Amino acid sequence: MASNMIRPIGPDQIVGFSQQELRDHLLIEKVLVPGETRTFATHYDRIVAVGAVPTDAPLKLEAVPEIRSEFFLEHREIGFVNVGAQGTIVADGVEYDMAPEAVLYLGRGTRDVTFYSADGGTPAKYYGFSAPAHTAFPNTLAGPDEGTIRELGDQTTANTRRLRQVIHENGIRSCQIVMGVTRLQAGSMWNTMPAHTHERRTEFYLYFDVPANERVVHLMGEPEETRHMMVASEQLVMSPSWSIHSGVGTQAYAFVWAMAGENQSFDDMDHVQISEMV
Ligand SMILES: O=C(O)C(=O)C[C@H](O)C(=O)CO
Ligand SMILES: [Zn+2]
Repeated sequence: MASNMIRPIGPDQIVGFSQQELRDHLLIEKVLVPGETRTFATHYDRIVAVGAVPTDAPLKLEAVPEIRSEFFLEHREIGFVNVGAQGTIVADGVEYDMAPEAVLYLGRGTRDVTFYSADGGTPAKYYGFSAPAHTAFPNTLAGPDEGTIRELGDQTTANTRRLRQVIHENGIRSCQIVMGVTRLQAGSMWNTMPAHTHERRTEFYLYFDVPANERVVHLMGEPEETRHMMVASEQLVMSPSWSIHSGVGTQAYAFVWAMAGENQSFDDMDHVQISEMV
């Protein structure tokens, strides 16, 4: 039976890939579509990405055949970030105020999840990152200013940015999800440079607040065999564990980063010297 699972690829497979082939395998262009809930099940650490943009009617989080579950969170957990305008998420009858850049963690066993926008004309845009969970942690909301903040970078390297860790070992507790938001300061363009890999975890980047005619040149691949993709706002990059994941924008932007895999140690990274990259 044909599966809609997004299957993982290895570094040897992308050699000779055209730009379109790279995008077909490692970029999801339309995650957030007005009036729709979209679900993307992958074999990258069994991560499932979700996009929900409620307009004139609420939307629901539904199980998909690929996860063979009675309800979406029967066997898994999820983190949502609102990258749009004000909204509300109702989970098992509890209302969560989803201001822009609020983060909501929903644990294993949460049965009924409904998405709302305060104004259907300027909707909330919920990006969800889900991974298998073998125990239940409490549903927890973090407001847009909550989390562990790291001020990174420098003007001289054009990468001043605020990294906000929200779902992580010292924040909202989860089984394996690590999730947060990084926002570039005005005039800065580079994220995650010097680059790194982490074979222990898969990472997805959802870029957002990229002006319509601007792009992020997202660097991926093995450090000695780099490739790039031109990424627009609200597009999702799937970064396999063997790949660097860095980007330089044509204007400042933000992105949701999220990881799942062997551990939840944010700083468990294999750093790459810029001079080593090819
Ligand atoms: O700008 C950055 O640097 C990041 O946001 C890095 C990501 O959080 C990451 O790649 C963590 O592994
Ligand atoms: Zn990383």
